[in-house]
Amino acid sequence: MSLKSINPTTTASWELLNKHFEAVKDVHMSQWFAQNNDRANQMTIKWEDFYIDYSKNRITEDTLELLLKLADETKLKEAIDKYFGGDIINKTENRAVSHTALRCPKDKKVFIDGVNVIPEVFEVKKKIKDFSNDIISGDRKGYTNKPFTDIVNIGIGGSDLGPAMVVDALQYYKNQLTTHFVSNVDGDHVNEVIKKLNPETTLFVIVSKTFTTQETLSNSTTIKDWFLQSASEQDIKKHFVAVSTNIEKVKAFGVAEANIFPMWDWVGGRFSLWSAVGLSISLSVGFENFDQLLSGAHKMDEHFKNEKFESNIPVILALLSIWYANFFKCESEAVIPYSQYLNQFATYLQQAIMESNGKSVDRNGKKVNYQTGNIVWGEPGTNSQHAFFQLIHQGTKLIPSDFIGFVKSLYGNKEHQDKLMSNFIAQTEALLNGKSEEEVVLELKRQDVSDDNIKMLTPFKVFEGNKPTTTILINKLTPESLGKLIALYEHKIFVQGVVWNVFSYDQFGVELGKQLASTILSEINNDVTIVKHDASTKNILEYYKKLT
Ligand SMILES: O=P(O)(O)OC[C@H]1O[C@H](O)[C@H](O)[C@@H](O)[C@@H]1O
Repeated sequence: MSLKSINPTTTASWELLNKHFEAVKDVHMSQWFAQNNDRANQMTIKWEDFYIDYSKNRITEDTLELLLKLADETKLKEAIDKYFGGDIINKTENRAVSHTALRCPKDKKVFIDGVNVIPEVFEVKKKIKDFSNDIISGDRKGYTNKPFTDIVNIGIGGSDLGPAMVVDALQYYKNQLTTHFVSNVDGDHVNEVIKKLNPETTLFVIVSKTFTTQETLSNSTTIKDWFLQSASEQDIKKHFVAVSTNIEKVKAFGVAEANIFPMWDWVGGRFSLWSAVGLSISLSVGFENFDQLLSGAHKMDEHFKNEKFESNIPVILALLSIWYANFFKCESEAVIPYSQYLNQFATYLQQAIMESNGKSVDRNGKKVNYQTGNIVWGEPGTNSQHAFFQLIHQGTKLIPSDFIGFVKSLYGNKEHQDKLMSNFIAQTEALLNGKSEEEVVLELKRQDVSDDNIKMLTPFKVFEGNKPTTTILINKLTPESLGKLIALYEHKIFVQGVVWNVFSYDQFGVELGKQLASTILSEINNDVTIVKHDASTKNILEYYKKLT
């Protein structure tokens, strides 16, 4: 059974939200804090090692009530049951969406097409575990009998971003192996990586769900050719492994059958780091840590599945995002992790969020008459404070921001951590309260600035405040807490897709460019007259051909 199609704008709650929006849109949040001493407590969810304070958002209790009503009216509960129940909710590709099954304990059962998939999930997990252990311990060696020193993950999109983000985020937990990622079809990318490698001690992990992706196949071929300059064909089986659903294509490429890690079509590429797509994670931090990542995600799954909506973290964060996107008409959201380890988190989320909900046709195939999708962006604090925070504080755009921080630093350097976290806390305070004209004048007076200058400077130094933020404070960055955090955003995506009535798990929007690129490539490679393009494309193509 697929999901029901309900246009959210036809619900009673949507209409009420529209009216309510008119009443609250200009209210300064600081008023609500002044009126209700308990606001912060009422709008904080404490769950396991997570502390989520969403009180610094442009909402009242009434807003929340209406948003929760919207979730009910768009049948969110039923949709969650279908999601976890292995139903074909990815209707346009005729697939279940069951990446959550990958992080289930062994004794659970998840039926897809009438088959409990947990045993096969655990079979593959065992293969990942044994293989990781053999490589990390040095028991499995390269073609000159040396232990491996380097791992190269060759993949793009979901076969790159998730593993790359997690390996970077968990570098504190890393072993002696150096992990590289090659994704772009830009030959300079693969060559820069090759430069650092010794073929005798490098393991190549080709990751492609479909095994048809141009970038991944080109990079794999280039790497294989480079490898064969020093090794022989029979050495390939020692150095090349692959993760894919397309076993035949992998074999045709020359990877030995024993070196293939299967995955399933019910795992979407951008949600696949929990499968064998995460092999490079397991190789980098060891299987135990990889398993902890999965168990953290499973805890979030259980929370999402069972918690009532008013204290359900992914549900609340998703509804807030809808409030801003559809009523405040915010175009984008920022995710600001106060941890350098989460440097690649926003990049990872861009695919997860924008490829999922960047849709303009509803589940009935009709064009939507409301906004969907979020533009998501961000960089770690404090670096971002010195870069784009000006616009968040004083620009004309309203940018709801998630502030993600960790109470403890991994190296336990309290001096740095206190400085980092004082910024983390101060920024959301500044964004909430701003700085009034009176405060600015007083401050300038204290600095002995002349009255004329005070008059001139004041408008530029006023901060309106009233900028929404959500604080996600986690005890410590561990594989488990990272798993919870990623799963939180995955479920947030799901909720938004349900309410927006779109299919979140296909990605037809990436196809057209691929098709046209293949035509253009043949026009570049063959001496044909270029005719079938608009004038601009034709000119660029001819210019490129002339200069190459
Ligand atoms: O894993 P692959 O089949 O190689 O796909 C890699 C990526 O490419 C596609 O174009 C999709 O947009 C992504 O969702 C996918 O993750």
